[in-house]
Amino acid sequence: MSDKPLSVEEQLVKARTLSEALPYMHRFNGQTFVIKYGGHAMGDDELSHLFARDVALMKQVGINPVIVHGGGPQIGNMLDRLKIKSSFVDGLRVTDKETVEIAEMVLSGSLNKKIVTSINEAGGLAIGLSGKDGNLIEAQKLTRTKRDPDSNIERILDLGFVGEPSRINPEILESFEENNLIPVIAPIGVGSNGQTFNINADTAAGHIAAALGATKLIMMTDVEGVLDKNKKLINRLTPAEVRKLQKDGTIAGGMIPKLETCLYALEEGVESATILDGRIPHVLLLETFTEHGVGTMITEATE
Ligand SMILES: Nc1ncnc2c1ncn2[C@@H]1O[C@H](COP(=O)(O)OP(=O)(O)O)[C@@H](O)[C@H]1O
Ligand SMILES: CC(=O)N[C@@H](CCC(=O)OP(=O)(O)O)C(=O)O
Repeated sequence: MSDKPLSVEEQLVKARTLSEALPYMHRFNGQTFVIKYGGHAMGDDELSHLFARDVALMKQVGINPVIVHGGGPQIGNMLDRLKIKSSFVDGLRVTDKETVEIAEMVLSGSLNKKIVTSINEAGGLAIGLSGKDGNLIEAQKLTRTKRDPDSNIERILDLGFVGEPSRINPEILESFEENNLIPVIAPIGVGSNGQTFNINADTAAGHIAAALGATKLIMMTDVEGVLDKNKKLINRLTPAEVRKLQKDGTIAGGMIPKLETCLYALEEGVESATILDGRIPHVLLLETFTEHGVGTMITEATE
C-alpha cells in the first residue's frame, strides 16, 4: 500500500467500488464458494498474498470460502529433484508407490501449510487438512479406458494410485463453518484399506462443491479461461457447448479434468462453475463482487 494521500477523485472511485459490492454481499451472504487454487496460480508470492487477502475478505463479509488446492508443478519439481520420472495421461499424473508418497508430502505438507499461513497472515483463520482428515475424501482407484485411434480397441488404463472420490463426508467442513474457520484442503484421498490416493485437485474440488451444495465452484488456473480453436477466450458456456468442445478436440491436457469437473458439479446442483486466470490480481474479488467479466462461466442456462 502506498503512503501517498489519495485525491478526492481517487477516494470517490474507492467509495463507489465498495458501494457497488453491497448487492453482491447481500446475495452471497451465508453461501458456500468452493475455490480450486491451482498449482500454476500459486507460483508468484505477490499474487499468493493477494489471493489470501481476497479469501479473508470473502469470509469477513459472510461468504463461506472452502479452498481446495493443487500443486502439480510443485510435485513435478520435487520428483525432478529426486530424479523420479513422471508422466501424464489426459491431464492425470501416472502415480506409482514412490510418486504417491511424494505427492502427499508436497500437497498435505509444505503447500497446504503455506496457504494456511498466508490466509492467517491476511486476517482469516484457516485450517489445513487433507482428504484423510475426518475421512473427508473416501476414494477408490480410478478406472479409465481409452480407445486406440488405430485399432479402435478400448484399452483399460492403469494410472496406479490415482484415485477418484467415492464418498465425501462434509460434516467436518460444516463444523469449521460454524466456528468461522476457512478450510484449506489437499487433494489426497483415503481408500477402504487406508491406502493413499492422489486425486486431481479439480476433481476433488468438484466433489466437495457438490457435497456441500455450494453456490459457486471457482477454478483458478494460469490461462484466461477456456480458449476456442483460435485461442480466443470464451466468456460463457453451457454444458452442451462444453461437450461439443470436448468432442472436437479443442479441450486438451489439464483442461480435460477441469471441464469434466465443472459439468459434474452443475449436474449435482452447483449453480455456476467459473474458470479464472489466477495471474490477474484480485481476480477472486472481480468474480465475486462485480458483474461477470473475467474468465469462462459455465451455467445450465445462458441469459
Ligand atoms: N481449450 C483450452 N483452453 C484453455 N486451456 C487449455 C485448453 N486446452 C488445453 N488447455 C491447457 O490446460 C491448462 C490448464 O490446466 P492445468 O495445467 O492442469 O492447470 P492447473 O494446474 O491450474 O489445474 C492450460 O494451461 C492449457 O495449457
Ligand atoms: C492425479 C493427479 O494428476 N494429481 C495431481 C494432484 C495435484 C493437482 O491436481 O495440481 P494442479 O491443480 O496444480 O494441477 C498431480 O499429481 O499433479
